[in-house]
Amino acid sequence: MRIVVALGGNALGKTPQQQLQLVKNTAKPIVDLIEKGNEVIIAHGNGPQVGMINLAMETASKTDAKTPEMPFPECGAMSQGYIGYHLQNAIREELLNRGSKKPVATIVTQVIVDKDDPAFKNPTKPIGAFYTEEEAKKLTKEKNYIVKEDAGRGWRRVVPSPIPVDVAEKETVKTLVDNGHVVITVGGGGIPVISEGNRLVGVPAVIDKDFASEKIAEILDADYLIILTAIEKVAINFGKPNQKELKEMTIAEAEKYIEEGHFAPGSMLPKVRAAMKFAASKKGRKSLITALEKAEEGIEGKTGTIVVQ
Ligand SMILES: Nc1ncnc2c1ncn2[C@@H]1O[C@H](COP(=O)(O)OP(=O)(O)O)[C@@H](O)[C@H]1O
Ligand SMILES: NC(=O)OP(=O)(O)O
Repeated sequence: MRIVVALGGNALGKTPQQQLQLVKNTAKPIVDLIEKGNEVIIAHGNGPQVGMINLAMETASKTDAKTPEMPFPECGAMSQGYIGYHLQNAIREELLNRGSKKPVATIVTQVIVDKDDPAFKNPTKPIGAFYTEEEAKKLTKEKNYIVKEDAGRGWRRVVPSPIPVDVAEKETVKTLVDNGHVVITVGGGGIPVISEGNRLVGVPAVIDKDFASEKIAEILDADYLIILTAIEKVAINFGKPNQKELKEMTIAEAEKYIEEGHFAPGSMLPKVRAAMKFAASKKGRKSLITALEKAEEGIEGKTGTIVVQ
């Protein structure tokens, strides 16, 4: 099977030290899937990391005359390199430990968006660290950041999150995957770019990695989209006494649950929407949402939430 795996924040942590440790655990279920004969393509988030890089560059440029301001898309590119570097090494090492010399590489990936996407006028994507309401409002005053409460977890800066239209490096990704390479792509949803004639121009935004993973899964004609996060199953009435975990959802059922407001906009909703879009895109395609360490069991139908037509 050809599987696109989208890794959530719990696969990466918040600091370089944490990330280096966590990617060791992240590599295991990915290599389990590869060992079973699957072609695995890996995508990942970058919200905390791109926020951290951007804030660091901005702070440094204001206090040190020799440090330039770093444009936001370049920060996105840096986050792809930083995360891809750790991930590709961890997967490579895990493969070698199991006797496989399969090549692994990260592709700096640009994702084309529509310059008129309404998201540019309505920032919704939380990035960087979590703050108290007071700290967040101070950031708005000092740095002009737009801040919002993030799914009951604290306050964060938000930036525009346009819908992915196409993947600029898709032919390269396809060639590598067709030839047995393990590819890390559309990291952080891809570097958002708009197409101007022959030129791709970076734009200040963060594409949702679940939507970008869905896009590359369609492009690569994958069989499965697996969204790995911190929970084993998607639930209705999440966090309430009558919480009910779901083993399977049809697209129609998912639509009804969305209307009833069961999935938080900053967290579970994009995952469910991406899962629905992939399942709807072609007969036989399935999406799975589950916990990182449950990926293999999920594929075997033993756990997780499957989204089907
Ligand atoms: N209906 C729901 N069912 C399960 N989890 C939910 C639901 N609504 C919100 N969540 C929360 O969404 C989280 C996943 O979103 P998030 O942490 O943003 O993802 P990521 O793993 O991509 O960083 C889960 O860990 C859970 O806390
Ligand atoms: N780009 C993106 O969706 O990042 P997170 O998953 O970290 O929010």
